[in-house]
Amino acid sequence: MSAIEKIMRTAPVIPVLVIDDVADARPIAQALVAGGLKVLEVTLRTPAALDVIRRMNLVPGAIVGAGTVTNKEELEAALSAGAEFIVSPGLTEPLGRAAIRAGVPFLPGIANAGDIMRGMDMGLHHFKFFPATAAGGIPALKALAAPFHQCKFCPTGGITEATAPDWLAVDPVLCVGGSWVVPKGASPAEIEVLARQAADLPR
Ligand SMILES: O=C(O)C(=O)C[C@H](O)[C@H](O)COP(=O)(O)O
Repeated sequence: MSAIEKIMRTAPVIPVLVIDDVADARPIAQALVAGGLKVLEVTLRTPAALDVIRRMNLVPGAIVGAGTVTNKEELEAALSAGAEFIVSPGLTEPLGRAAIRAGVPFLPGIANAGDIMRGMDMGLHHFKFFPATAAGGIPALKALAAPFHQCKFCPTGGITEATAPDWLAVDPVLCVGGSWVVPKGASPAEIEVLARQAADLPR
């Protein structure tokens, strides 16, 4: 099993984190890991993100990656901060080649057949389907996955606790990504409850 597939199979949900204050990093990571979600995607959407990755890496059991990585420079910054995997909303040749060269588990976004074919040309078979709901939802993913039976997916974008089970029931879906597990302003205790519910979703 490839390293990225192992990460995707760790739990049914990868929490997508947008964290403004580095002081929140450790309590949020501890709550998620305690609830059963070890794989954490820290989006590079806030100035604090690289420090958040460093801080979360100190939490035992956490497998911390970077999301919203859109180019080589961000890839290098994320790796220097200790990111163990890289998620991107899309796929470009320069980013794909750099991630493969770095040997880091890589989950690039795809939304159509051309994206998947470009990824397969690079030897990639694991993709984030983004933006999952807006790009056509489950019917679109099923139609896309059919000719690419060797590919596995992590749909992300617009997925909720209520819709996650339907996505997880789709054969090539190994996990889903979502921000619902960490609502803005939620306490660690609330996050732990949401994480446990997400970790218990059937696949
Ligand atoms: O930041 C990125 O790199 C993204 O690709 C976007 C995120 O994956 C989605 O914003 C999460 O989707 P929601 O669960 O609908 O909030």
